[in-house]
Amino acid sequence: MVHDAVAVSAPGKVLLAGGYLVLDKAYTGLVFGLDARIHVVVRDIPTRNGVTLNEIVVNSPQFLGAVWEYGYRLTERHGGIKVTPLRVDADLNLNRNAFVETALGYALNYIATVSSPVIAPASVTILADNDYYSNPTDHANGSATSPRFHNFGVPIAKAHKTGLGSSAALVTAFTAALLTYYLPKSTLDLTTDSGARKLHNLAQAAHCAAQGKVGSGFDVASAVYGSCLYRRFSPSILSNHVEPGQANYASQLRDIVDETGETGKWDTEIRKDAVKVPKGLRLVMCDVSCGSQTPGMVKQVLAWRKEKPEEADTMWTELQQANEGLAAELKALAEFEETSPGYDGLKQCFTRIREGIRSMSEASGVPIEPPSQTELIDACEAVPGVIGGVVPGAGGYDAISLLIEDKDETVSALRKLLAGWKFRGESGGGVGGGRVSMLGVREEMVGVKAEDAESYRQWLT
Ligand SMILES: Nc1ncnc2c1ncn2[C@@H]1O[C@H](COP(=O)(O)OP(=O)(O)O)[C@@H](O)[C@H]1O
Ligand SMILES: C[C@@](O)(CCOP(=O)(O)OP(=O)(O)O)CC(=O)O
Repeated sequence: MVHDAVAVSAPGKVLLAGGYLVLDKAYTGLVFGLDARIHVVVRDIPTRNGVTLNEIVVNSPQFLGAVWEYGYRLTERHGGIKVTPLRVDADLNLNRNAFVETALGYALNYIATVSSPVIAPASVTILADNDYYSNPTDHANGSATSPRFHNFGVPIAKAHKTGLGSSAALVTAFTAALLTYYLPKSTLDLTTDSGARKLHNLAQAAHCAAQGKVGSGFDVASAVYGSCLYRRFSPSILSNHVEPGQANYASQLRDIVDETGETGKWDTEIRKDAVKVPKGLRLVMCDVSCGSQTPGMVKQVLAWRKEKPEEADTMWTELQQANEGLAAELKALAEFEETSPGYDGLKQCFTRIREGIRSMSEASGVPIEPPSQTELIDACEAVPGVIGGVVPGAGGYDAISLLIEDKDETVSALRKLLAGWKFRGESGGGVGGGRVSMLGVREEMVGVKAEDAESYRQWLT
């Protein structure tokens, strides 16, 4: 069967408030989608490749050697569809991409159980907006002069990520594109609540499997739904399911995704109406390119919480209130119809969150807002038009997020400050001094969306 080409994109993310807390269902995370998207185009496989039946070829043309070929076949004992990577390099090493491979396996299995097990070959192209990676030759990422999809000229593993959540956006857009390509709208329509929910469940399952752990899932949730107040699903929904290839894998996966099995309904909570950005304000992300984050931060914070439950719970309750306070203040200002009451309330929300984070840093001994980041955020907050800043997500030395007045003079003053900023890494943090750059991204309210496949024509190989 010949299908029409389809294209889907999904946004990146920033967990502005609720890092660590969001791992526990008792708390929530304030997550913003970002307008850096990952785009996935699926089309019939071009016959000139001489590819025979049952192959799906995936490529990511912005990176060197980023082509992955997969064979697939139906297995016995209702084990579902087995996906096998095919391409080997000159040294007979398989070139693997865990996120693509896992998402493909999960999507094909779901598709085969809700529709036909006969799956036509296809060609899949992944295109990432430039801000997902720092471009060493062009510090002004997102500037008007750079091509829409930059050729990074390095293998994907060597690209420097800016921490916008590439794997979650990729898995979500990739899964959505395959579902749209292979399933009729009557079986799954991503524009309906039930279609979006199924995509969410399937993408969460695939992303957790590829990561080898069940995280909070805020990144996949915002890739599907865009900015929202997020309460995680119970980890047990995904922690005990049958492995790919084992008996009844595919039907169990379908039950999990369709919420028809033993695990029943997912208890995720997505509140889109709780998140707004007042007119005249925007989010800004700054990438601190000074080395990697201290590994094991999540483990250490959770170990501290286990050891000192009372201290931790008091701090987390205070932080949760501060985080909810920020969401409520943003929403109130966004809905305020008369003259704006000003931003003092918002500023206080940021101060309260940062105090909470620094208390948690100190008590747990984990550099969530380390002194060098405190210095940087303080300097940014002193720039006229900057409302407040935080270390997003897990914190550490990677990035900061700011809420600012959406004015050219604020952006240029910030750029000026950052251009001259020499980031001071702490000894013991495993990082050296480095640069801070402002990314060209801002908040994005919309999650996954269908795109016009034609608009990517020049980027398809
Ligand atoms: N543009 C892309 N093309 C292909 N695979 C990608 C792309 N972006 C991300 N990935 C996949 O996601 C992985 C990065 O995931 P991860 O290390 O969890 O980073 P992040 O924090 O950005 O999600 C890559 O190794 C690759 O498997
Ligand atoms: C600690 C966390 O709550 C938040 C981590 O957020 P980041 O945005 O720092 O995450 P990565 O994209 O994986 O680097 C863990 C979680 O919620 O899974």
